[in-house]
Amino acid sequence: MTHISAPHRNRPGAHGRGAHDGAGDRALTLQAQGVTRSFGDTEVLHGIDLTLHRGEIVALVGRSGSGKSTLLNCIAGLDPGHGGSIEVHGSRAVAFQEPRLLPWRKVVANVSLNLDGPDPKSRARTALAEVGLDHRADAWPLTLSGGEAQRASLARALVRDPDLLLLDEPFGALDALTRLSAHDLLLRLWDAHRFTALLVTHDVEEAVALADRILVLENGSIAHDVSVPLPRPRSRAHPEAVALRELVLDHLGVHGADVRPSHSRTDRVDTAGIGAADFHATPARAQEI
Ligand SMILES: Nc1ncnc2c1ncn2[C@@H]1O[C@H](COP(=O)(O)OP(=O)(O)OP(=O)(O)O)[C@@H](O)[C@H]1O
Repeated sequence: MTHISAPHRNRPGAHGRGAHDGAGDRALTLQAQGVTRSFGDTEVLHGIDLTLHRGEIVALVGRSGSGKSTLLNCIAGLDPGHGGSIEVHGSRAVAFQEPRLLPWRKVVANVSLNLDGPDPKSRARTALAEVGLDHRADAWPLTLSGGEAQRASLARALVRDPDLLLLDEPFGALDALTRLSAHDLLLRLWDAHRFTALLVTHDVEEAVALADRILVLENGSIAHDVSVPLPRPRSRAHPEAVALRELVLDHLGVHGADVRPSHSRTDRVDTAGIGAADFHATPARAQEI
């Protein structure tokens, strides 16, 4: 595995929960060790080790069939058939590409479904307000637009105040403009709640725009761990963002890179030392895999 390191920013969490890994004072949200998963005779995950620190946003990319959803389901506790150990410090919630709202319940009832604690409906309304959907609380799910339904799904995850938010291509079905607004929304919510997020995505640009780290899954193993040490808000056109995108695309085996440092290539992108003049940019390359 290639690990590309960068200084970690220490984010105080919104909550006082969590274990510590002894490396500085960074609380852990997830420790997974030697995670395996087989379907029949086929091993899909080959002993994954993964540590997520509190408040990190980590993107998981990989070619179709590399095992991203399988790993996310194992971490979500939705697939008990895995080997190895998965320790989550705190609570977790999941949002999928399909919002999975029950059509026979109003939006607010979907968000408050199976919610423990006092006054679930009013907490659900607060969560809907956070995603800008309070005015649709009493609507039926089938009357929502795709973007609204996805925001309702985010509200349903958020209302549980998760320490770990697991997102399986949550923006994959949205049009480009709605997807950009959804990115902004996710970052606003993260800023307010400081949950840890693991985001499965096919969109490398999305990964660079949102994540602190990008993990590249290759045939059931984490082959690369790329730090994204760019301050937020991020410009997608910034040369450093472009360089990281290209690096990840290369790791994914998407050939024909047309944007790369003019100096010899290494696995490290030293974003502090790279300027626009170091790149020959042609913005013609597909960002999705
Ligand atoms: N329940 C299952 N039974 C049998 N095989 C499965 C099952 N779930 C997943 N697989 C197989 O495991 C492999 C990994 O699937 P997974 O859905 O995790 O990949 P992925 O990286 O998320 O793919 P995609 O990007 O296309 O969504 C695939 O070959 C898939 O066919």
